[in-house]
Order: sequence, then C-alpha cells, then structure tokens
Amino acid sequence: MALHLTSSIRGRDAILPQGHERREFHVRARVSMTSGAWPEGLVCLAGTAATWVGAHRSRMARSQRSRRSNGKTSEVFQPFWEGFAVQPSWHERALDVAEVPGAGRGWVARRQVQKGELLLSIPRVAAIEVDMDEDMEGWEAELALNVLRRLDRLGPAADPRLRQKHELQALWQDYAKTFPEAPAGAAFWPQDAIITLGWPATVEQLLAYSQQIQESAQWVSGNGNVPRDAACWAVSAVITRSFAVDDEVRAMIPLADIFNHEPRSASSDVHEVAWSLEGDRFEVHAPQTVMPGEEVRICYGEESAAELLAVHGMVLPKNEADYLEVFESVEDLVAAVESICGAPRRDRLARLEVIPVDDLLVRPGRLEASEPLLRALQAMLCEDDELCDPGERRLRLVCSEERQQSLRLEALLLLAQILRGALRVIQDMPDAGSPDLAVRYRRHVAEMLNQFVREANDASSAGVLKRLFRRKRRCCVGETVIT
Ligand SMILES: C[S@@+](CC[C@H](N)C(=O)[O-])C[C@H]1O[C@@H](n2cnc3c(N)ncnc32)[C@H](O)[C@@H]1O
Repeated sequence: MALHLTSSIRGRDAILPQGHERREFHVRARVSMTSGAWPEGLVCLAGTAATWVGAHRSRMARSQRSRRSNGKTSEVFQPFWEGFAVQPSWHERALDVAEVPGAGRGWVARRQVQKGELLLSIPRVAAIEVDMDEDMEGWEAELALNVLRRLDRLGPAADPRLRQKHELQALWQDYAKTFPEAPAGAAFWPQDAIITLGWPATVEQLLAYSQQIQESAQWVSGNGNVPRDAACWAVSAVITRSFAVDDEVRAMIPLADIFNHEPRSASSDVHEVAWSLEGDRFEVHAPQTVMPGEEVRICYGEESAAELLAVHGMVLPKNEADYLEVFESVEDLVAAVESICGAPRRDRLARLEVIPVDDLLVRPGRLEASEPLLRALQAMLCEDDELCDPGERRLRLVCSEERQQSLRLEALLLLAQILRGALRVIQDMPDAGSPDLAVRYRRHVAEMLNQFVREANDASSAGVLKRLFRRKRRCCVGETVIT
C-alpha cells in the first residue's frame, strides 16, 4: 500500500511528515489589516499551489549540508533502534543521526546510499496512530491525546478508559525526551505577533490555523486533564513529526521522524516517493543517491514558506514550492485592474471565473514561474473579441502575435506596479516589536517581490526595445491558452 500526503502532493504517492493538511490551512478568517496602505484591490487570501518548474537543488548545496556524524549522537539512538525493532540491524544501518547546523538532528549517510535503497523498516506496532478520513479536521488533537496516553502523561481526572498500557510505553517515554521542549511554529504565537508577518494572505492563513491549533490544544488539555503547556507540546509534536498514510491514518513513527525537510515543488524530478507501508511495517527508501557524510532529507510536501513557518517555525533560504497569494479571487484581480487602469472589466467576470484561484500566485524564480497569473492578467486586459471560450472551462487569447506580446508586456508592468506597492508596505514595517522569525519572513517576502519586479523590469525593457526596432512583418494570428 502506498502512503501519501493527503492534499499537498496531488496525484503522487508519498508519505511525509507534515504539519497540517492544506485544506485545513485554508480555513478562512477575515482579518482587518491595520495598515490600510495596500494598493487598492490587492487582497491576499489563501490559495493552493499550482505546479511550476523550479530549479533543483545544486550539488553545491548538498555538499554544504554534508556532515560528519558524531558517533555519540548516533549511539543515543541505538536503544531506540533496537527497542522499536527497526530493520536492518543497527550494525547494518546505512544512516547515522548527526547534528545538522540550523536543523537540529538529521539522518546522515554512513556510506554511499543508492536511490531507492531501503533505509528504515519500522514495525507498525511501534507507531502511534489515529484514523483519519477525508474530512477529518482536528486530527492533531486526537493524535496528540494518543501520544499523551502512550506516554502515560494523562492527568488524574482524565477518563480512566483513556489509560493505556503498552509494551513500548517506557521506550516511548525515553524517545519523547528527544523532542523539542516547546513548540516553535508560528501557529503558537500570540495574535499580535502573527500580524507582524505583514503579508495579508499569510497573516490570514496563520490566524485561522493558529485558532485551529489552539482549539485542538484546548481539547487535549480538557480531555487529557493536562496543563495547557503539555497539550501544546503534544500538538506541536504531532504536527511536526507525524506522517499521513493514504488519507486514512496519521502516524508518529519513531526514528522516521528524524528526517529533515527538503523543499521541492511538484515538478521536481527528484521528488521521489520515500515511504511505503509494506504489510505491517513502515518502510523508508532513499529518495535519491547520497554520498557518505551527506544528509538524507525527504520532502514533507509542497509547503510554502508560510506553511513551514506556521508548523515548524522555520524560514528556509530556498524553497521552490513557495508562493505568495496576491489576489483572493478573480474578482479581486478585476478590482485591481480597474483601479489601476481605470478600464471597467466587471462585465467580463462571468467569462473569467474559469480561472482557478491557484493561478493567482506569485512564485519565486524566473517570471515563467508566475506565468498563470500573467496570463490571467492578459485575459483581463485584452478586448472582448480577443478572448475566446472554446468550452470545457477553457479560455484562449486569440490575436496577432504582436498584440499578444504587447498584452504580456502590459500585464507584466501592471503586476510589477502592484507588487512594488506591496513591497513598500512590507519594507516600511518596523523590525522592532516583531519576532525575529517574522522579520526573516518579511525579508523573504520582500526578496521574492523584488526578484519579480527586477525580472519584470528587465523583461519589459527588452520587450519595449524589441517593439521599437521590430521590422514590419506580417501579423499572424496566434493563440495563448489562459486556462
Ligand atoms: C520531523 S523533525 C526532523 C528532526 C529534527 N531535526 C530533530 O532534531 O528532531 C522536523 C523538525 O526538524 C526541523 N527541520 C526539518 N527540516 C529542516 C530544514 N530543512 N531546515 C531547518 N530545520 C529543519 C524543524 O525544527 C522541524 O520542525
């Protein structure tokens, strides 16, 4: 049976420790931003990731992560490896636990590891699980309570039926001591700290997710009769260290939770399935070939910077799965275009509604990464008769090649103008009073916006020059597929 991350990775099988289900993250809560200084029409809300072609991590980056394993760190895990009956045997293992700067501990190759090689095989009985159907929300509460039960940490007034004796209880109690003592995710921050993240869509997502997490902690605290801190610890442990299995089960799997995250987009060719459930054992296979001393990382899912921050409290320098939600809906996009260009477009809304909200995102990297948003803008800017609806919820731009280029240029300049406004707001936010991670997140957002604006400037000056010097040629009718 294949295991997969329920909604973040579409159409592919994988098992990934993941902080939350994307659909849960998208619970919406209206936020009134304090600044009021956002460019008119720029409303940011949750959306989901669309695929895009991103750069793959370089050999250089991998070798920078190479770590000599410290024998002592690894040996701490020998009793767990043997006690949980992990295979292959401790002496035949391909990996060591090592300290990885900036990432806590991670699994490092003791020898060359071949892509697809079996790294860990863990009996299912060693895991702590919760059943999970498609619509189950708040799974983290149930799994956190199960963790506290397994650790025998329920309070005296908890329902006695929840008490559980398990053969691996003592081992789990020791194993759990290796977890971080306090939650690191921004979902546990107070509301005013979350607001300092600055980007409206992120703030909105985080506030909604934080509310869900707080409610889960409340439920765990009540049902387990444990202090709030203990409940938050357990919820944080399960959202940072559990694995989704076929949309049916969520599991804390000892030793498998030591793999660190490798951010990758859906289109990455190294985005291989690392996990499977074979019979009554969880298996982890190497997602790619790794040299001795290099860390083996797996992809937790297509997590944006905001999602990683919410769950894990980390802002990674490079994340090809990242995105920024610029418009909440096509209607917001229309409003932005109208307010900047002064051209009414509302009557086109019905036709434009086929554009998925997933397209209204800015992504890091070259302009091509944000192509769906640029195409949506072109559909907004063109004349009525240049837009063709061939049915099946598709839209096409049908006009001369030259006209298409000019529309693309217009779209680029318009989006750059909108993003420049957003950039100013982000950059003007004072660092004082914001958690360090919020400042890092805002810098990350500013960097992404700056990159887009730079690229747009370069592309538009190249485009203008091309048009100025273009020799007269016959215009042929071209087609651009919008959706
Ligand atoms: C599943 S655990 C991985 C093992 C963890 N490093 C440890 O020491 O126990 C997930 C946590 O590891 C850290 N982590 C995972 N991937 C990381 C990365 N690429 N960079 C920095 N920290 C990372 C985060 O703290 C995250 O919440």
